[in-house]
Amino acid sequence: MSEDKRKAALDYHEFPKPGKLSVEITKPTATSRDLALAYSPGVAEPCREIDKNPEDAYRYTNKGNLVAVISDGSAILGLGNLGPLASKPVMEGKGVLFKRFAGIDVFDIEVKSESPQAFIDTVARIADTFGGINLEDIKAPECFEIERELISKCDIPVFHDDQHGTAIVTAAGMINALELQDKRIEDAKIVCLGAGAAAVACMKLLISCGAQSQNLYMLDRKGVIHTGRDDLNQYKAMFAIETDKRTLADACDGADVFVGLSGPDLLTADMLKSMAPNPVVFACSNPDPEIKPELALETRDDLILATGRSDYPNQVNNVLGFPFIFRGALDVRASVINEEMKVAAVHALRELAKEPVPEDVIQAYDGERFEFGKNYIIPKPMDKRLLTNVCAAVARAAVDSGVARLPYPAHYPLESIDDIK
Ligand SMILES: NC(=O)C1=CN([C@@H]2O[C@H](COP(=O)(O)OP(=O)(O)OC[C@H]3O[C@@H](n4cnc5c(N)ncnc54)[C@H](OP(=O)(O)O)[C@@H]3O)[C@@H](O)[C@H]2O)C=CC1
Ligand SMILES: CC(=O)C(=O)O
Ligand SMILES: [Mg+2]
Repeated sequence: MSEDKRKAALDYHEFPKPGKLSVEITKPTATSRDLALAYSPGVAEPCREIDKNPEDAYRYTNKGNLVAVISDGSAILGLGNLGPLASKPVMEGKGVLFKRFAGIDVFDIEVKSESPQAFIDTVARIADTFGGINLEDIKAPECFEIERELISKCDIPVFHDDQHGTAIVTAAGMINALELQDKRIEDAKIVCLGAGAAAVACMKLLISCGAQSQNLYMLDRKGVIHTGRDDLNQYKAMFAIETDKRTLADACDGADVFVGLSGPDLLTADMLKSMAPNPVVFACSNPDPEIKPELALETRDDLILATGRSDYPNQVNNVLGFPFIFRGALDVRASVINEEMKVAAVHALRELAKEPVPEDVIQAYDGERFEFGKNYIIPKPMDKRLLTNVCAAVARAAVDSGVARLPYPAHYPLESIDDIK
């Protein structure tokens, strides 16, 4: 990042007040009568009601619109394990996105934990406060056990964003990109650099969308994950294939697709050159992708390129998923976010990219026109129709699959966050 941009980013976080989120009051507090309702003695009444009927917490508190964004800081973006405190700007940032795009309030919680079990116990003990839990930036393989245990312990949605949010957006973008490149997902030779939280979930979802596991080369720091390796955890082992390929260069030779969920500057121009005609390259590591977009685009002109960043075309980033998935789940009080809801979100996202782009989105992007094609495979985060379409699809899937505790909302589809009840 240039020195100017670095300073701008630090100033943005520091001024006029440190941080990016604050708490607001939603009820009158001007008079002593107001205080007698808000606090003692009035506050005792909802306490008694909730004691008799725990569901009343949704009626008398902010639980139903409050999501915890929780991290242990063990895989902060692509920066690695910087610990919980250094993850706070990202967690506050997720809170900003939840609020800005889906009207959801967030407490960001950074947990110092000596083991996955300590983290699980901490989160399970505070879960009742919230309507949902968004786990963020927790490294593999611990993230898999943490999410599984918390889903089983909590009766609210628990969703590891780096796994499922990323997978949903990647699958939507990939289906559209392959269609534009005139390739079938069933035939595509896919290279996935990274074998962690995001990579494992993305590849599982691509397989359930039609990708063939024998066409999929997953790599970690030691190279291709193949059946001859004896150092694989159970999550990597699911992707082990019989092959002579060992390095990223070997895997890229003739590949149709590269998905990067690893770290910066790992895909070289020579590797990109060796890929099949009309390749799809999702270099999704944040903040620095697996290949610099400028280098990728000057290396070949027949590719579709996406990154996780806001400052290049085709932003394949979980921001297109988690705000709207949680909105839909909260509005029908879903107990979990299940596969049906995830698949519904994939199709809502992918279909929206094919619709004409409204003027307000064009204005938000400095007047740039977008049309379904190589530089517009997936909607823009500023598109209000994400709230309309993705929330509706997720809520409908929750109701139809039997995990909703409320009916499909009468006030849906949402046109804007002002419509949220
Ligand atoms: N665009 C988006 O929406 C998202 C992007 N991401 C990005 O994906 C990346 C991974 O995140 P996440 O899955 O949460 O983290 P994890 O820590 O769970 O996984 C990281 C994986 O990347 C691999 N890796 C790291 N460096 C290299 C390298 N030099 N060569 C090969 N493999 C490498 C690791 O290999 P090993 O197993 O050997 O340690 C590991 O498998 C980050 O850069 C993150 O920003 C994540 C979520 C969303
Ligand atoms: C986008 C995101 O969640 C990540 O890079 O970790
Ligand atoms: Mg993340």
